[in-house]
Amino acid sequence: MELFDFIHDPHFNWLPKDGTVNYYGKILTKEEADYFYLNLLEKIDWKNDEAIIFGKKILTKRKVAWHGDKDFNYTYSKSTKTALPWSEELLLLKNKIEEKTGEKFNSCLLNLYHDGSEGMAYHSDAEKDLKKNGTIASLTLGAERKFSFKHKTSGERIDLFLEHGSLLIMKDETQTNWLHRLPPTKKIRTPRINLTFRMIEKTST
Ligand SMILES: O=C(O)CCC(=O)C(=O)O
Ligand SMILES: [Fe+2]
Repeated sequence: MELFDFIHDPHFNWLPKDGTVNYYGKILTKEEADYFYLNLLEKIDWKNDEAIIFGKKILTKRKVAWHGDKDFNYTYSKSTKTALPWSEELLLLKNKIEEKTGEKFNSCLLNLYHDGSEGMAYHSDAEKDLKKNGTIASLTLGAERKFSFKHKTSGERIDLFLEHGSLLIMKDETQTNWLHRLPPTKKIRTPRINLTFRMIEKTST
């Protein structure tokens, strides 16, 4: 094994404790990643995200979409969304990721960050509709951005860079014990699309 091979070793756990984060590196060729990036940029019905902060409804600059097996209602940032059906491209990506990871997913939250000024603040994905300690698979398309984890009690930080066409997995106790964020950066002037494949357990419908 070369010195830095662990960076793309999907068995290497990036977290020192209390959870598991595996980085698979690029799971798509440059051509495939470019194709999916352009397809999703154009075809997804991107909408500004609604969040309720201090009781006020706000719209984020970042855009989102939510797709899934059936018209799930999913409450996220205190606002409820209904999943749209899978597109052909989303299903291809879901199948590829399920094959790679041996996990099953029934929904996907998509985020579009137009440039480095847009990011996502520290949070964990542990809403009540999500399977407890279920695996979340995160696919990056477009600009390479830093992604950070922070331990909820010790404050330890882990940073990694998510490449175009790459896959990151968060599993086990990660959402219980760690926060994650996508920090804004002045260095990036091009869009990034992120897909997080998830397992929803309860539906409010
Ligand atoms: O854009 C990312 O890499 C992460 C997005 C995220 O954390 C989320 O959608 O919950
Ligand atoms: Fe998240």
